[in-house]
Amino acid sequence: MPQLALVPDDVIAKAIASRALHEGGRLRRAFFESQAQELLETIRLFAGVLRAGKKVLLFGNGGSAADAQHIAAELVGRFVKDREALPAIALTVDTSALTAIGNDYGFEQVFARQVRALGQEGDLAVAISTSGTSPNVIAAIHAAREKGMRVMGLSGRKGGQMPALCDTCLVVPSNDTARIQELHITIGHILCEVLEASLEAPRGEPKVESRPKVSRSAKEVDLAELMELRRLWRAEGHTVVWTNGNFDVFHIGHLESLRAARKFGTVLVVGVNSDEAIRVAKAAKVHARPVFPVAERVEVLTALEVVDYVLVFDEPTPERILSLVQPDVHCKGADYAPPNGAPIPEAATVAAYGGRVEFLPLIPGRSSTSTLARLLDGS
Ligand SMILES: O=C(CO)[C@@H](O)[C@H](O)[C@H](O)[C@H](O)COP(=O)(O)O
Ligand SMILES: [Zn+2]
Repeated sequence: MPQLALVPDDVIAKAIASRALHEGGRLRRAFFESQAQELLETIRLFAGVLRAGKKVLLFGNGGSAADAQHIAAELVGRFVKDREALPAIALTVDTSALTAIGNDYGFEQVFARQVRALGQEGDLAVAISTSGTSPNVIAAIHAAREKGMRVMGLSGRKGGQMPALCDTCLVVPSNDTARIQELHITIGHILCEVLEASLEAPRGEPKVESRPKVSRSAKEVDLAELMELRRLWRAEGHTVVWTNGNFDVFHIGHLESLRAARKFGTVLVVGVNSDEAIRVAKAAKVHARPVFPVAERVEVLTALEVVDYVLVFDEPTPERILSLVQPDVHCKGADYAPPNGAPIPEAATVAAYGGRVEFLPLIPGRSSTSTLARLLDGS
């Protein structure tokens, strides 16, 4: 190949790679933000069927056929952990059945016929189609319904016919088949991981609870959800970092302190004081606080890549939450460091469960109080 051609090829390659990776990241965030509730419902359905001893039949075309096989393999074999083998069959692998059914009944019947042969009441059909309109996938969903099976859909674009036909249907909001597929297999991996975690759990039900979070960010959790996540993080060997504050009138000092906190571990949980807690704590201050209500402060925090989870809390100090959640590292702003190296009030709580306290550097002149003062005196 002539040397000159390398330059434009490289430019094009970089542009394609950059678009694919950035769009993939954006889509993942958009999906998680918009469909966290549906994802939890899907997880519950998937884990519930397998924990009830029923089986899973998976099907789709092209890349989705590969996804069906991939997910089935994780279940029959294992995803990460050693556990019992789970019953899952990809309906895309038997070339004799596929060619015979296709030849004798038409391609539209390749999955439906197998569903009628193998599916039983209470089993789960996992239908995968990026368009949501492939006739053989739709026919198999109808066949699954006739057999009394549950149906879970993985789709894209606007979902096609699938949302109306499935018990739960996750729709990746994109028109790009490749990006949709990339998210589908991520969802498959999430299902397998949660399932393995729930199989280990002593309780009889899958561990992810469903609660309405319609307008909440998927990163915002309540205390029960946070403790559930903590259990998973512990099993996975994560180092959990906690920091808390008002995060009112957000500024670069806040961002830098969150970045510094995140470096102490692999998961950053940010505690945010409720409006009422701030009102009580700041009652003696000159400026009415908080300036921004908690919903807006949470929205700013959850939009930051560096923040993994946000918990709003009412209590004047985070001690009870620290003792329950037991983060490995509790971070405080350096302005809270007592003189002469004396311990901070929460130090004993953190030490009691084996955690440690770290102080976060401050940026001189960057605080909400000084910012408000400058605004008011016009300096
Ligand atoms: O993998 C890809 C494209 O990335 C293709 O093989 C793609 O899966 C095929 O065109 C499928 O036939 C598309 O079907 P569907 O996702 O709309 O049901
Ligand atoms: Zn593909």
